[in-house]
Amino acid sequence: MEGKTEAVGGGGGGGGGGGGSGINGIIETWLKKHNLLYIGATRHPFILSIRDGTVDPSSFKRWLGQDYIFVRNFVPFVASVLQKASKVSDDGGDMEVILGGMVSLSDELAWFKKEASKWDVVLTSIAPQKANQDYCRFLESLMSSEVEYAVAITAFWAIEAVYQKSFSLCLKDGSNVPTELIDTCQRWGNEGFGEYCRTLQGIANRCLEKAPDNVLSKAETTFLSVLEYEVEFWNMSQGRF
Ligand SMILES: Cc1ncc(CO)c(N)n1
Repeated sequence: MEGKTEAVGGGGGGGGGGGGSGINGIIETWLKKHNLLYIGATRHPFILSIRDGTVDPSSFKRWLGQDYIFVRNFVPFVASVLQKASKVSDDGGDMEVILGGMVSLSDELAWFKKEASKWDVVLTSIAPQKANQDYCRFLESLMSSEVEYAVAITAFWAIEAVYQKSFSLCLKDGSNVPTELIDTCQRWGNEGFGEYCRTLQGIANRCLEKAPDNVLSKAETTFLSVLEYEVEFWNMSQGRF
């Protein structure tokens, strides 16, 4: 086991809650090391088109319907992370944070239903597309009891962080988001969600610091997989396969 990993230069954002190691955690070193892929997932052309107001409405509707299906599959994954947290003896309030995340997901599912009716998207008649199926299968593989808590919480953080980073970009000065999409951007781009993601990052960092090397490399691979699945998900939303 190694001690703290020293990042070169300032990391991207603080560790937040969970007693993480601040800006020089393991996750910050990964964000630097894999910056191109991270940028690919968080500044995807689909997101840029929302930010610039050039998004194709049929792409947005496709994203909406597919993401509803994704979130329905995401809930049992988060439940499995909660279960893993409950077995860690020294969890510093992790369960409460994850449970809070599940509460927001319940609200999110209700939001999808409301938003879908606004866009005349019929959620019950949507089949998951391949990129979505692949991503959901990946989530299912992470639900196995064989998967360590450090790996699962890293995936959980990464999945939430990609949306936070992506949609908060749309709320920055100079963006030109269409009025009817501002609510979507605020759902994941708001400061409260940003704080929640920093807390998850702190929890993940704390777990990774204690993890043996083999678990650390599994978590890094899992983080990269999340970024790749997110890119594919945006591609699918744009109708590019
Ligand atoms: C594909 C995808 N990734 C991340 C999130 C964040 O919850 C989401 N709703 N959908």
